[in-house]
Amino acid sequence: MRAEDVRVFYGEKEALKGVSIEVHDDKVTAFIGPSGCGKSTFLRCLNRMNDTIAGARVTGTITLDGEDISSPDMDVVQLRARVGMVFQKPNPFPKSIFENVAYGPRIHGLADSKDELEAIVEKSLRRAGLWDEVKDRLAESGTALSGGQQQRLCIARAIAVDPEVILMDEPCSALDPIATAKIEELIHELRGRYAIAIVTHNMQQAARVSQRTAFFHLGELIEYGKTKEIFTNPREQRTQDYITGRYG
Ligand SMILES: Nc1ncnc2c1ncn2[C@@H]1O[C@H](COP(=O)(O)OP(=O)(O)OP(=O)(O)O)[C@@H](O)[C@H]1O
Repeated sequence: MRAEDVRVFYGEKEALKGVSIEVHDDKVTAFIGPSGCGKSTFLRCLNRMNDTIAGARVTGTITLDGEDISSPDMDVVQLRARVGMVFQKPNPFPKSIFENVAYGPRIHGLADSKDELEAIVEKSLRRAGLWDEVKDRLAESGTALSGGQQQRLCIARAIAVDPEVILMDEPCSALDPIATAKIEELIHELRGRYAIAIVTHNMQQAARVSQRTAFFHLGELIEYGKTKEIFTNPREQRTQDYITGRYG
């Protein structure tokens, strides 16, 4: 995906000030920066989630495989399947584990038979590292799982519709260290198959899971580059100050 001069206004306030960036197909990109700098706002641009916020206005161009995602030809439901999202707080539907994963493929017509649907559900749960834990309880409610399992269920739900990109907005901030480690491991396994963009407050996490890091400050993209370089040899003083804990 590529963003060119993306600006977001909430009413009169310009929250994002002309961001241009490329999210690479085979990489994990981390968005870091102090609270309120616009990381989540930018992430939401990538699958047009800001459309759902009253008073939010987005300008600039974002393309997915060269297609303008704001074009009238772009079906937003389809876009959000191609660019899936995982939120801070796990939000499974109040339905069975099976239904949580089957719902998307069913509404998008991805399975021609019950067997095919079951195969998609199994594959998605396997990829999300959850199959072994839930295979004997697929009819139980998704909300009865632990927080970490619920988050992996949400990842399975995103995977089930065969996305190209997965957006994660602080996916571990509601989880304990063990559940967090599992999600980080999962991100490693999913890399290469999907482009992943992750917002995180946790710089160690950004360093562990990503190959590219974008540092935002006060609505601007200050620096974007290889994670190793951003953390060891940043070009900008503001990046240096942030990663050394001087603010944020
Ligand atoms: N729905 C909204 N309406 C009005 N202003 C908003 C809205 N969402 C975000 N903002 C403002 O836009 C700016 C960027 O917010 P955003 O949540 O994108 O930052 P962030 O870097 O993700 O912060 P955090 O790490 O705290 O989640 C902030 O000043 C915030 O107050």
